[in-house]
Amino acid sequence: MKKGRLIKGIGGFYYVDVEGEIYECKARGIFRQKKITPLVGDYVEISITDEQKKVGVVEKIMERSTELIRPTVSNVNQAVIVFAVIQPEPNIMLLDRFLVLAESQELEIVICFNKVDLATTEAYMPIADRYRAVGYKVLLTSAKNEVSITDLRKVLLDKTSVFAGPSGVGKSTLLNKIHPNLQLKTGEISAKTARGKHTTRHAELIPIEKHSWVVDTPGFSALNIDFIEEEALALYFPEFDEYMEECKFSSCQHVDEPSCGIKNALQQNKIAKERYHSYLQFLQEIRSNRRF
Ligand SMILES: Nc1nc2c(ncn2[C@@H]2O[C@H](COP(=O)(O)OP(=O)(O)OP(=O)(O)O)[C@@H](O)[C@H]2O)c(=O)[nH]1
Ligand SMILES: [Zn+2]
Repeated sequence: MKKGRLIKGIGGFYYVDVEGEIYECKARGIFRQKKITPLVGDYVEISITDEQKKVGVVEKIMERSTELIRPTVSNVNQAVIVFAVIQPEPNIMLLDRFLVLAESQELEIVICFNKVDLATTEAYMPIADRYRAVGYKVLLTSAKNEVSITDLRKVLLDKTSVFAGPSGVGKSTLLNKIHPNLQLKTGEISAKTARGKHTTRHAELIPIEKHSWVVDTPGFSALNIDFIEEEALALYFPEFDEYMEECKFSSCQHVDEPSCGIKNALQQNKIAKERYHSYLQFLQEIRSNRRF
């Protein structure tokens, strides 16, 4: 038996990375009987049927720590959320939406503001600082001029990361810089559309280094947050944490309740008004989708 990581699945075959060697595996019939489907990202045990041909059988699937949907990948533990400082102009509420999604999946989070070659420091520092103040790790990169690519590579070490962010911000370009063998298609919007909207491509894990992988397709393409409970939303704004204890009511949702720690902190500029604004917007969305 060997331990490995399932990095790709095609037509009933599973490709398992065992310390850098890839084995083509079938899954034991028992999985099908039990209606268990091996997922890309699974840590597995395989038995080798032919060492020379690198062929084996998936015998055991280890318990999954997380399971992302769209793309369906297990055991992802980090989200790298990419926005451009300009072109396209960062949509702050959309960034907060990505953050809430990543927080709700209990992922570690890195924010990457890309295309710094196109703007002045004065233009993007305030936003970077705002998210650093929340406590997030923020990288300022230029995929084009190779700025802070080493830092990006460093945060990927010993993690399984999914890149997320809107179209055109440079996710593929960054991944190609990190791992030149990747050759992900960049900026070919017309070609992508030609492939058809409904073509589902299965995600793959790309080994970056030993014990470091990235998912080859961006995560969180569905930006719906209405599965989140109203009461849980504030927990996904990490900077709210210390002030929530000061709310008079334990059920406080920080909207118009009296003696609210969050609103006090907001008045004292300890919480950014843009972040609170996103919170209110998301809360409203969740409430309006609430089913009785
Ligand atoms: N100036 C500049 N252009 C960049 C940078 N990174 C990417 N680009 C360009 O921005 C465009 C979009 O880059 P992509 O890597 O395709 O963006 P993406 O986020 O993968 O986009 P989708 O695949 O649509 O999600 C391309 O024309 C890139 O060459 C950068 O750091 N600076
Ligand atoms: Zn409150």
